Amino acid sequence: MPLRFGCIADDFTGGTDVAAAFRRAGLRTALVFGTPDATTVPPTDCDAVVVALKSRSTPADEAVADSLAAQRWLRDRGAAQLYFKYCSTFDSTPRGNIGPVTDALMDATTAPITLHCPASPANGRTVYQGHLFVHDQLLSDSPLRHHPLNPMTDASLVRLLSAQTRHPVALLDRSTTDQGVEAVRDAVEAHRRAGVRHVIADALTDDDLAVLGAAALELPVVGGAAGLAEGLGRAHPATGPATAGPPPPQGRAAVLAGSCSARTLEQIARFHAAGLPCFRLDVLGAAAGHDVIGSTLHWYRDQSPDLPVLIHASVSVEELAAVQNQLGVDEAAAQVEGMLGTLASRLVEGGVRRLIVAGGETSGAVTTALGIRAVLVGEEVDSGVPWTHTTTKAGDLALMLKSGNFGAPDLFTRTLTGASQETT
Ligand SMILES: Nc1ncnc2c1ncn2[C@@H]1O[C@H](COP(=O)(O)OP(=O)(O)O)[C@@H](O)[C@H]1O
Ligand SMILES: O=C(O)[C@@H](O)C(=O)COP(=O)(O)O
Repeated sequence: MPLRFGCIADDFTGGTDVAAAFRRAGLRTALVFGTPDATTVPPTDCDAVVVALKSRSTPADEAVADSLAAQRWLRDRGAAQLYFKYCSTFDSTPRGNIGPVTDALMDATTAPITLHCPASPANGRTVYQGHLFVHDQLLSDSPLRHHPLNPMTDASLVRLLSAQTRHPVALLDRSTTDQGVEAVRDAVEAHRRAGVRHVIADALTDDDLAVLGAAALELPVVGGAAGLAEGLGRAHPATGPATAGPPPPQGRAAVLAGSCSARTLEQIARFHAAGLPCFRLDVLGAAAGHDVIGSTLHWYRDQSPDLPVLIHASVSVEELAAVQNQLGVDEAAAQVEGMLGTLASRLVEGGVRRLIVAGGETSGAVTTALGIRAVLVGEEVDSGVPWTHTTTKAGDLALMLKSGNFGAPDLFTRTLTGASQETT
């Protein structure tokens, strides 16, 4: 059966988020991690295949090369349309990577024009007059202005994208979307005739995204977050039941967190407040050559196997800045990601069978360290946060890759102790 959607996600948690969106739209969806090659087993009988890369914060030429390799692999599997999934908060620097990757995918598919919309209303991301909001704040006023790798200090998507492409960028505002699918198609066509290559669309609701998705179904390349992917998916008739996940495997449970996002810090605080065992990694100590892995594993062995544990590098904005000032951003990230990757391997070898990873870059590091290449996308626990299922050398593993800002504050405690959902 031909593949309807080939999707390239620029980080691993973005991959799980968009895979959950396609699944919600009723599409059978598989998720592959890392640049696929001839040895990557092509999933069969899927409507959508998501290739999750670690290309959000890499140099633009690397991001382009990896994305083109994924595009060729998806094309060879018959993908009728490409979706480039980037962050709902448009995480990128002026030097990269959303513009260059989209341009390269458009060149490769000879697409004359594309539509972008990073809105994800389920997670409070909306676009109005081309400005990105995070709940009730402009992106540039939100906690994303302190992001450790991609601090977002401008909310104008036209301005942000124009800095990343030499091609014209234009806005399709909500008054057009309000007029329906035909009006959006006509507006995109008018922009194409005027020489525009990138159209940024407003969207406040899932209904707006359904209109945009239906209007964009014939464009070779479309870009945005999980919301527009769901809109596209809903515009395409499903061919079979969405994949159900197997029951969770028995074994210990752990959370590994490298995200310093506000929501992850809240989730960690809830876990701690519930009296569950938490261990904070000493990043400066590790950089100074101390055996932080050894002391963490020593602590872990003293914990009750019946309780989930949480190990985190995550720190407040102020502490993060202090570590980054001392080590540099890249060295600090390398220390954190190296430690969490090694710990993931040791924990899974030691019997952990349910593992939550918090943070996009962190998820990339952990998944790579565990040698996981593909997963089945299962039940969605909170919006954009599904369980995925895979098998490692050590046995079956239920893996949840959580974007830094996703999930309810009680996600870790509720998911791993079976506590009922809090009403907020
Ligand atoms: N204590 C720390 N000191 C320095 N850098 C850190 C620390 N904790 C986490 N980081 C880095 O912050 C970044 C968080 O990014 P990521 O995992 O993508 O989270 P998010 O999904 O919240 O953006 C990672 O590169 C991680 O290595
Ligand atoms: O679109 C989104 O917001 C997420 O899918 C995502 O990509 C978030 O990135 P991280 O917070 O770095 O995980």
